[in-house]
Amino acid sequence: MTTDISDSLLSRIIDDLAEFGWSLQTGFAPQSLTRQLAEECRQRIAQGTLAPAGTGRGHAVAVREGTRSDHIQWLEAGQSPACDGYLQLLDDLRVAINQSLYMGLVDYESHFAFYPPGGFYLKHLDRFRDDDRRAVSAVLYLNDGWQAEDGGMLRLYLADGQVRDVLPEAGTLVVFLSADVPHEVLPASRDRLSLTGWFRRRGDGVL
Ligand SMILES: O=C(O)CCC(=O)C(=O)O
Ligand SMILES: [Fe+2]
Repeated sequence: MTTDISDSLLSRIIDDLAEFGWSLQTGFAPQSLTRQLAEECRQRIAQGTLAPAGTGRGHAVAVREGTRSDHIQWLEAGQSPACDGYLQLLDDLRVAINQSLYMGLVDYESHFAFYPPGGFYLKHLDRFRDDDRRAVSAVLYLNDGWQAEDGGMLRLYLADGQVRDVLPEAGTLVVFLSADVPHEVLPASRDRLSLTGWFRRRGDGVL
């Protein structure tokens, strides 16, 4: 399925990134797309294809239960129309960021994430010590009707000292500079589904 992002939405994200290092857009993705993505995520959970997430990369990946408790599955192009629609949207955003901010983003890697009730991810940065290719983090939430009392907020620790909480409501996209914004996922009282990903720069070959 194809969805277009308007030029004004792209400009808002790019201006926010340049000025504040992050951007929050409710209604970034249409309900028709987030519902299909949520359905697909639930099917994958039922099939048992989501696995406990590791932290670190390459040889350093380790499942550390004390750090995060989400289950993930990496996306590949060609798996479903909904996933391809999402990857296309994010690729349009990648191209627009490159055109305006000259960040040299070469690709986007992304996974489904499922946090069962009580799930969390302690405060962290998305850039690994041994791999600095991740430049911009992007999370699209898939949860209809999320209320503040459901918990599960993404808490961002911004460069100016402000702390901002983001509700993981379906269609909301949050984007931030991976190296600059520590963040954490607070425990929720209901299932929390999302697609989390990273725009990457070309690496120096070190993994
Ligand atoms: O789901 C979120 O709100 C953020 C997830 C996250 O920080 C991560 O996967 O690195
Ligand atoms: Fe993160």
